Order: sequence, then C-alpha cells, then structure tokens
Amino acid sequence: MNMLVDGEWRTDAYETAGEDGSFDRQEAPFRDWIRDDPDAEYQPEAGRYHLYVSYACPWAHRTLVTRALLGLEDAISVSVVDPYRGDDGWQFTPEKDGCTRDHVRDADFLRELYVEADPNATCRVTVPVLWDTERETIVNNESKEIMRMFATSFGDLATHDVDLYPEGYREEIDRILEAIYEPINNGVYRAGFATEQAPYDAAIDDLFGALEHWDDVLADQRYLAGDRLTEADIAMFTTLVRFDNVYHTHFMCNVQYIREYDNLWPYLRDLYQTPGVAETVTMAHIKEHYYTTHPEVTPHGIIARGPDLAFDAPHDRDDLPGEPPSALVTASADD
Ligand SMILES: N[C@@H](CCC(=O)N[C@@H](CS)C(=O)NCC(=O)O)C(=O)O
Repeated sequence: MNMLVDGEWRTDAYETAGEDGSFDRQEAPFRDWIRDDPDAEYQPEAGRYHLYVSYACPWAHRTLVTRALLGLEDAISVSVVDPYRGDDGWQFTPEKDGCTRDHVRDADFLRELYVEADPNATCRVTVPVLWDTERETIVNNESKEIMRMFATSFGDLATHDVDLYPEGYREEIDRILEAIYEPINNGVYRAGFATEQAPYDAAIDDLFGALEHWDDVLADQRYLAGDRLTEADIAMFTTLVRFDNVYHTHFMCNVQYIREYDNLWPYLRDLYQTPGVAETVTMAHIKEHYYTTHPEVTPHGIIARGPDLAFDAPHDRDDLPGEPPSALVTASADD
C-alpha cells in the first residue's frame, strides 16, 4: 500500500494489517482548529477554506452531510477525487462522472497538497482534507474534527439555522460518537481488512452486537441522541448507507443486512430523506471505490450488482419523539 515517507511517495511502505492480522488505522496528522476568535490563526471566513473529498469515503461523506445540513455550500467549496485509488493514491480526473479538478491548486494528485503542507510528511494521504487557501496549508484531515468545526465555528456563515452539536446534548453526542466508532464505523474495516480469522470474528461480533444495540435504542427515539438530529446521526448514517451495497458483501459483514433491521432501516431512510442529505450520496462512486481499489479483498475489481435499495420508501418514524431541524424543512419547501 501507499503513503508518504519524508515527503516522498512510496508504494511499498504501508501495511493495512498488523502482525496478528488485525486492521490498524493510523492517526490523522493535521489537527489545527478553526475558531471564531479574533486571535485565532484560522478564523471562519466565507471562501477561505476548501474541502477535498471522495464521494466514496464514509469519513469524507460526514463532512459533506454536515456542510449540506448547515447550508455552508457557498462558504466552503469542494473538490472531488476519482473514486478509484490506485498506485498514485487519490487523484483528480475531472473527465470522469462526478469528479472534479483540484479547484484550488490544479494538482493531479492529492498527495501534492500534503507535501505542500509539510515537505517532510510521513503519513497516509487520506480524505477528507480541509485546506486553507490563505495560508496554503492543510488545517485538518480528521473527519470528526472537521465536522465539529463546521458545526461550532462557522456561526453566521451557515445559511440554515441548524445546531448539530446542541448544548444539553453534547456529552451524549460525544459518548455516542465514541461508542459507535470502533464497533461500527471502523468495525466494517476491521472485518474487511482482517487477514486472519480471529480478528475478523472479533470485529463481526463487535459490529453486529453494536448494530443490535442501536436498533433497540432507535425503537423509542427518532435519533441516536434522542429527539434531535446531531453529529452522531451523521457519523452513523455514512456507514449505514454503504452497508448493504458494500460492507455486507465486500467486507464480509454478512450476518444481517441493514434492511432486515426493524429500526435501523427506517432510521436510515429517515436520515436519507432529510432535506439535503440524499444529494450527498453517490452510490456509483461508493461501489466503484470499494470493489476496485482493494485488490487484496476483491482481486478482479468486479463491482457487485445489487441490491437496489428503496431509500425513498416511507420511513414511518414521524410519530417518534423528535423531528428534523425545522430550518431544513422550511428551506426545502421554499425550493
Ligand atoms: N481518520 C480519518 C480517516 C480517513 C480515511 O481513512 N480515509 C480513507 C478513505 S475512506 C483514505 O483516504 N484512505 C487512503 C489511505 O489510507 O491511503 C478521518 O476520519 O478523517
């Protein structure tokens, strides 16, 4: 696998699995913070920050959903990489459907941005990346922090009056984000990239145990943190929406489909139908990426056909406590 070592692109450096056959995800290296504070190095400003994403990636997808729900599209622009990630890592292929050029630097490869931000970078070249066009560097490449900055630091630049990290819910949101990360968000990768039976089995036990737990929780409440749609739902959504099409088959998470759960499946449809969310889902990129980019998992790169899911079917969750943010419902009615 590929990564930067001292600013040089290496195709032989990064092992997905550790010695015991378990998947080992590395920490994101760029962790600066945008603050609404006159002394801050990075301050929220319309047009200053640029987001690099892959539509395929669940981590990048979190930042896109957050941006859409807050109405930050005009304030934060986006470039979209090719869903196929080969020996050169993420690249820009604007001729391909849904992909764009690098709108800021016109780079061919995402790694060029990493080297510009740190000429001696030793790290994986991952999406999402939040780029500062003023200081010409990476502010942050950790999705949960980008999501949090969008939710808490962009104040008036957000055109929808939506709070995804509301006071009174914050401890619970943090607890849920932590609780779903290892078994669910990262759990599908731990299952899919395991190279021995024991770590695969452990990942599957954790994953399906956690899905069952949250399926129970969602029987009585509309959202993970209760009656409000929050960051926690966004983090859950981007994994669930990929599950039946990709993780079930490609990553062998095949104990049960999400569409077989009594509450997770209507919950997933409810989130999908929240104004602004469906437009962030590009299933063609999701499927192409996973099935063609991991030769160690699917060596022939054949994209599995099904299933065709009815994300638009009625979700019947309106009677549960909670409703989507009213600003979103009003904004979509005005469209
Ligand atoms: N911790 C990061 C993880 C991001 C991540 O692993 N992104 C994947 C795509 S789904 C990636 O770019 N992988 C490229 C690589 O590992 O070389 C986050 O949540 O932002």
